[in-house]
Amino acid sequence: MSATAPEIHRGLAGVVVDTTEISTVIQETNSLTYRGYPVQELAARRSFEEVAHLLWHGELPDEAELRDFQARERALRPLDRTTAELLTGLPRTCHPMDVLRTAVSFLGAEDPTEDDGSPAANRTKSLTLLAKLPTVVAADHRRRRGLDPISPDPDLGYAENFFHMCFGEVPDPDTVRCFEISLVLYAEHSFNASTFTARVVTSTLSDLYSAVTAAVGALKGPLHGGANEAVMHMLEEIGDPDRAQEWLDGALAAKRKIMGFGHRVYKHGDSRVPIMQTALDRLVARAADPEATRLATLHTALRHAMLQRKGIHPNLDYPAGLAYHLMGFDTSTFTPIFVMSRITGWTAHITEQLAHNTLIRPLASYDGPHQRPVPTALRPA
Ligand SMILES: CC(=O)SCCNC(=O)CCNC(=O)[C@H](O)C(C)(C)COP(=O)(O)OP(=O)(O)OC[C@H]1O[C@@H](n2cnc3c(N)ncnc32)[C@H](O)[C@@H]1OP(=O)(O)O
Ligand SMILES: O=C([O-])CC(=O)C(=O)O
Repeated sequence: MSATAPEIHRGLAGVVVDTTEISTVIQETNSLTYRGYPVQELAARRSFEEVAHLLWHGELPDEAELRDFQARERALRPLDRTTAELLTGLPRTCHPMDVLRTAVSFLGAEDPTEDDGSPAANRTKSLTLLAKLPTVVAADHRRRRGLDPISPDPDLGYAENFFHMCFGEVPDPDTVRCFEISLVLYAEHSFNASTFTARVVTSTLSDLYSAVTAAVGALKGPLHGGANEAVMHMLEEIGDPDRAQEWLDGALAAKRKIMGFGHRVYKHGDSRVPIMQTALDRLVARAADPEATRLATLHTALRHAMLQRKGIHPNLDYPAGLAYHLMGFDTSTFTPIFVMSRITGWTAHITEQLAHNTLIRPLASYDGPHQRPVPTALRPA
């Protein structure tokens, strides 16, 4: 009697593995909510710090809670000497995501409460990472340009302080707002690959730093967060807006994946793209220079060509990549910026996983060789 072949869900596509109270994509309206609030409204009206509080605590902060949250986050921003020295010792040839992954792992190794998985201890660790990761990213951004790090400024908000630490100055409020919008949009997206990675590690009752280290590794890949960096490389490769259609035809014929397009969940367009695209359009208008105009024209031409050729829409990485370029960040810093935001979603999911934990351990259908005896001697060469 032959057993029925199990149904395989490669890539876990379409598989519902658990419940979550943190966020959801509503397919019918192509929208995204964090704790029930539409992300469009959050991006328009709330700061990134307020959204972090919402994701972690389930509610937007009141005035006193926000003051307390900001004070604690700002106090935790500086790196200690050992961490700073460790980071300067890493090769400049390594990717900034490797620096970030190493930093998270090192911060865990330094924390005497690393193995305390209680909700209170994990709340402190989450805030510590939220506060310190921008300091790591900014110091590394400057190191690659041969510049000394700039200390965090406790008088500045999360987004402003990051510009200050990267460039020694804060740009106009509109640019800061565009950056903050990107942080709000990147903060959380349910069971995406990096968040699921964090949940898998957490499900073994490992510590929060280990889960986040693994999540950074998952986000680095170009099919996930690494796509915002890959978008910029692709635009540089194409160069001339008039080449967009011809380049796309060649890339599709070569079976290349077009970076910043397509999505596992959204099939009719990423709900976050219109908001980020509007923010990008504002940056382009503000820059008012031929280089920004060329890039924006190319960006639009490729989007139209892709829709026409394949019916595939851009995802958030498509407008975010170009926006970060126009803000002056080095291309290899784009995915680390994604981490500075997604740390909120990852840690919210780690907390949720621990609250109702079950070891995550799926099955596989074996199709290797049939059972066979181990030879008693080496085969002759
Ligand atoms: C924040 C984020 O992480 S968003 C995702 C960022 N990643 C990218 O932008 C990388 C480029 N995009 C992709 O590789 C894919 O769209 C993914 C990985 C995001 C989603 O992949 P899946 O859900 O597995 O979609 P899948 O690969 O099944 O795509 C369906 C079809 O569309 C095609 N397709 C999807 N995205 C693309 C793309 N970007 N370029 C070319 N073809 C694409 C696939 O080749 C496939 O065609 P086929 O049916 O002829 O084989
Ligand atoms: O949900 C996904 O698969 C990828 C994504 O858009 C995200 O993580 O923001």
